[in-house]
Amino acid sequence: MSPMLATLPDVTAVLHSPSASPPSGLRAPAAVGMGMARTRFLAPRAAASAASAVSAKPAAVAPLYADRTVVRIGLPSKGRMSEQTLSLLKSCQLSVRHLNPRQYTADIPQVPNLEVWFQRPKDIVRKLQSGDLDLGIVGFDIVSEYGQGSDDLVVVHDALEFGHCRLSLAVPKEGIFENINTLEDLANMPEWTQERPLRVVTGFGYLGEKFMRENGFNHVSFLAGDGALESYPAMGMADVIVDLVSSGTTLRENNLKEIDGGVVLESQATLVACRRSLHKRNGVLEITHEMLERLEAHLTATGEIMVTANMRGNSAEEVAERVLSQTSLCGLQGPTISPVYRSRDGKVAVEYYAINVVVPQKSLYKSIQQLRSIGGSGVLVTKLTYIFDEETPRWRKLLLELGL
Ligand SMILES: Nc1ncnc2c1ncn2[C@@H]1O[C@H](COP(=O)(O)OP(=O)(O)OP(=O)(O)O)[C@@H](O)[C@H]1O
Ligand SMILES: O=P(O)(O)OC[C@H]1O[C@H](OP(=O)(O)OP(=O)(O)O)[C@H](O)[C@@H]1O
Ligand SMILES: [Mg+2]
Repeated sequence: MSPMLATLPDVTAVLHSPSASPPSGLRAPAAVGMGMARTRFLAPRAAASAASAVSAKPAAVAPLYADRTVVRIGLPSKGRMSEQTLSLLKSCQLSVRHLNPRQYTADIPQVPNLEVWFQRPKDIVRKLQSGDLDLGIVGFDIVSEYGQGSDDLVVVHDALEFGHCRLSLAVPKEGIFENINTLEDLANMPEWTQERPLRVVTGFGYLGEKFMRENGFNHVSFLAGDGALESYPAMGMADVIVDLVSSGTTLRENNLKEIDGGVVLESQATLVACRRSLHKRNGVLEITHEMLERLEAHLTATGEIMVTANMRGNSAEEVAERVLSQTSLCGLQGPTISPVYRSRDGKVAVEYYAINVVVPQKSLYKSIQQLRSIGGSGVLVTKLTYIFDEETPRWRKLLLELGL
């Protein structure tokens, strides 16, 4: 695809654009330097909205926003996020039943009133804003770029633990950039003038422009590109790039480097909702709660394991004292200790106690060493599938954000 030239000879001009208005509701802790512009809700769509147009079972007359009774979630139809999204949902016992890969709709049998729509990530964001989708799973980079800080979008879960990457500014390693190692160095280069601005190629026009503007770049022009951006500087089509980086391999292989202060945004997959749907559409809040609980329970459990061991002792309290003296054995709320009953000379006796303790996976070996050091034996380690807390903090935060 040929790139489109989005000329911005003088970045200060953008300061007056409507997209530079004050902060609003879209918040996620991972955002670095993200501005919050407000985009008003579009009026409810009439009959042939884009989503209805691709329906597997087209209605004679598509329903208005208020008439739709089924809840809709948008999932990425392509790209690396698509498979990982389905696999995360499957791990939460929310398997998506997708009968035909060319069909844009599917369902999740465990949640009867929920319709799945496969869409391009940027369209998920747009349709959440218009109210044609109620929920969506999409990278925070896409939410930020296409949502532009819209108050109509609510990030329900900001860390689904996949699709980790950062939107970052990168410059060539050599030539005039050899000694450029910080954003300040780049901004202070004498080369950039009104006539010869710094040329930035990016697929993230909104975030890219905003970042340059907020970091004091006066002479910048933007080129919109959506693939193989790392080749632009070597081809002489751009000076620097603003693109997604994960391992850094693509940058390295194309002789580019990141610079200090050049990270525009940290991103990973998020669960996003349409604010109006959360307030107004029957069932959306309940489905959001269920999805949030399942996601939290699964994601929390992923980092933890259950360790079980036997220990000789005179009483549960005495064993508990020994266990609690070890820093890695405190568990979620403390260890569970139960007597192990044995029959001895025709009598029931307790010599051993079983200890159950949940520990972070990363401190597994340390926990085993500590258990052994206080007399633990027969250690069993079990993977945990779900940890349901009393109530997830993210749910409380969501209710607060919605004023409920
Ligand atoms: N290298 C990466 N590593 C991890 N996550 C990434 C990487 N690149 C992109 N992502 C995340 O995955 C999302 C989808 O990116 P991906 O490149 O798979 O799809 P796409 O760009 O829509 O597809 P295509 O590149 O085929 O056009 C991005 O919006 C971002 O959140
Ligand atoms: O830091 P790395 O691990 O090397 O990943 C970064 C690359 O991944 C993405 O490209 P993608 O593979 O999606 O190809 P695309 O440019 O065609 O979208 C991104 O646009 C970078 O080019
Ligand atoms: Mg890509």
